[in-house]
Amino acid sequence: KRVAIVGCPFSGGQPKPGVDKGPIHLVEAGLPDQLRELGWEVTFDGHHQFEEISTLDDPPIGILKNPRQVSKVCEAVAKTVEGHAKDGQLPLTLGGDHSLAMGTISGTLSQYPNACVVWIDAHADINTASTTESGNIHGMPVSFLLGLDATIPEFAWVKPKLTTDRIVYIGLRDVDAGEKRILRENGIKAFSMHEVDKYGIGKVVEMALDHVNPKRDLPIHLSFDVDALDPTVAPSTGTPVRGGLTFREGHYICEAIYETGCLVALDLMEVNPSLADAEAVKQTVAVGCSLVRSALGETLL
Ligand SMILES: N[C@](CCCC[B-](O)(O)O)(CCN1CCC(O)CC1)C(=O)O
Ligand SMILES: [Mn+2]
Ligand SMILES: [Mn+2]
Ligand SMILES: [Mn+2]
Repeated sequence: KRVAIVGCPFSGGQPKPGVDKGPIHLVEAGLPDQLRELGWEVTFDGHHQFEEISTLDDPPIGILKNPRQVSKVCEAVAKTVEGHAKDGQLPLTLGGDHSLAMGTISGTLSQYPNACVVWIDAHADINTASTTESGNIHGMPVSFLLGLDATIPEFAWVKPKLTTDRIVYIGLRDVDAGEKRILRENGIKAFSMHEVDKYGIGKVVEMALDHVNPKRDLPIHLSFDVDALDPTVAPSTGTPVRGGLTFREGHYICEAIYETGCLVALDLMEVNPSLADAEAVKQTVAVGCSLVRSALGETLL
């Protein structure tokens, strides 16, 4: 079992400084050794350096902020993730904001064209250039992956290799009006916190997998935004929304996905160690490390 840690100190998809420091905090909390203890052979060739990209002149396109930076960073991440996957390693991407998933999932789909995506988030991250209200591209990666928005030439490299029947959401509770319409019109399956309350997390995960991976024979890319968790569980993140997943619900999802034996790629996104007091930051980082361990085979018994 080989895992390649891809540290992505990137914050261009959203306005709050600090989320680029997420990877270093997760690594310095000991994540690589924690995974070695689980029996993984871990490669971590340092955090991605994006300097040369962050210097380019990058005026907004419409209201989209840092579009060229986000695009170039994601393109680089896609190549890195694809390379690790080709090499038989499970890419573990540590964010950094969730716009990076445009890169990670593109990379996974290059190697596993039949992969499905399980997206854990308070948000749908599916705004297009015409529906986004913020212009923050971390609220848009899914629309680019599905090819819903071909109006931005800078993102033409994102081949729409993901289809609407191959993504499922768990944890939604802050979906913009435009996104609700997109989800409905495209028949995209989403289990909001309402369904989690109604059916319980066990049934929700089963239904989610039955939808995107009925025979449990497709590779799974798990993209986990820590803001899917309740802010009392993961406080130090850029867009917290109350009424989220409990510590256990978050871990159950990771444990159940690991149990399928289908996991081929994992993202742990949106840990921003500069948005809370030291204790709350430590808690958020520790929860992030714990979720990763659960997704990579740590069990309670
Ligand atoms: N949908 C949001 C949040 C995206 C969060 C991205 B993440 O990766 O963290 O999941 C929210 C926009 N919303 C507009 C109305 C305002 O009142 C509140 C924010 C957006 O900015 O598009
Ligand atoms: Mn997100
Ligand atoms: Mn989110
Ligand atoms: Mn977030």
